[in-house]
Amino acid sequence: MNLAILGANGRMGRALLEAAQSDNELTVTLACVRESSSLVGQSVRQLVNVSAAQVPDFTVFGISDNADVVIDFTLPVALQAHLDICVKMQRPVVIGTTGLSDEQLSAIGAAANHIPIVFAANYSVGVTLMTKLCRMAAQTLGDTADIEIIEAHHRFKRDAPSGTAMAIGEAIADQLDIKLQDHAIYGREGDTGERNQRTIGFSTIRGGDIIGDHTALFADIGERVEITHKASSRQTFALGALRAAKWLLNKPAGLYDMEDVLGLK
Ligand SMILES: NC(=O)C1=CN([C@@H]2O[C@H](COP(=O)(O)OP(=O)(O)OC[C@H]3O[C@@H](n4cnc5c(N)ncnc54)[C@H](OP(=O)(O)O)[C@@H]3O)[C@@H](O)[C@H]2O)C=CC1
Ligand SMILES: O=C(O)C1=N[C@H](C(=O)O)C[C@H](O)C1
Repeated sequence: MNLAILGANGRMGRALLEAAQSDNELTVTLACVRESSSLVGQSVRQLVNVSAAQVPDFTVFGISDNADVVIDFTLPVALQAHLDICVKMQRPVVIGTTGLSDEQLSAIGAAANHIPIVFAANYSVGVTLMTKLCRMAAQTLGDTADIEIIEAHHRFKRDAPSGTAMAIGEAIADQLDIKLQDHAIYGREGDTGERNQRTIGFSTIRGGDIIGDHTALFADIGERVEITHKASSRQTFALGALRAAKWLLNKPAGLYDMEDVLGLK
């Protein structure tokens, strides 16, 4: 299977290039960077330690039609252009970019009428399981416990709260039959008054090289449950995205997530 990796020079792009070379079912045929990048035309080997026999030069997405599936871990600003090319070329796409606006999420939904798309804020198997566990906890404890979601990431991360924290919040809100936007509290300061039990709190930590930690706290009087996931390598996200790419090949147009990929629905 031939893969196009968008944002190939980014942290996730490099993790994907490394992960793909160990998989003999996959060949990266397009390692894409932005049009203005000084890397265009240079060998991927200059930036990433890949030993595979077939290693492409960095290129610009859309120039060559040489991929079965596209993987996009870039920034929200690049999303629409990438979707337009995937729809035009009828290419399935795995999207990992977070920090998307409601309009951008709608654009993914619209593109999924024409091509198959997997979109997940977190491609690790562990976070997919954690999200299901949080639904269970909300069902059992949600009427009386205070719910807080705490996340920590590296100093370079631009969006907050993380896409994963928001997705966990959405899953809990869905389970409680409430709208997250009406119940979310993003940070507290000063005289906040007593906590409203019907809210879901979010706390964000940024520092150093933390790959990605998430905790969902269900705190009641007399006991609390904490569900925590800690990623110790970006390879966990990269391997999940490659698994999603293989799963997506030959699927009909539609919007899928990691629970579909893992057969958990
Ligand atoms: N779903 C998941 O499991 C995971 C999701 N993520 C998300 O993936 C995204 C990328 O993360 P990370 O790799 O750490 O970020 P980086 O900043 O390291 O990489 C971002 C990449 O996007 C490229 N890019 C930015 N703007 C454009 C544009 N307009 N057109 C084309 N390419 C562009 C950058 O190119 P340049 O260098 O030229 O600016 C760079 O290669 C984030 O949204 C992050 O939250 C991260 C990890 C896991
Ligand atoms: O930017 C990151 O690094 C990560 N982003 C994703 C998110 O926003 O949830 C997933 C992971 O936690 C790493």
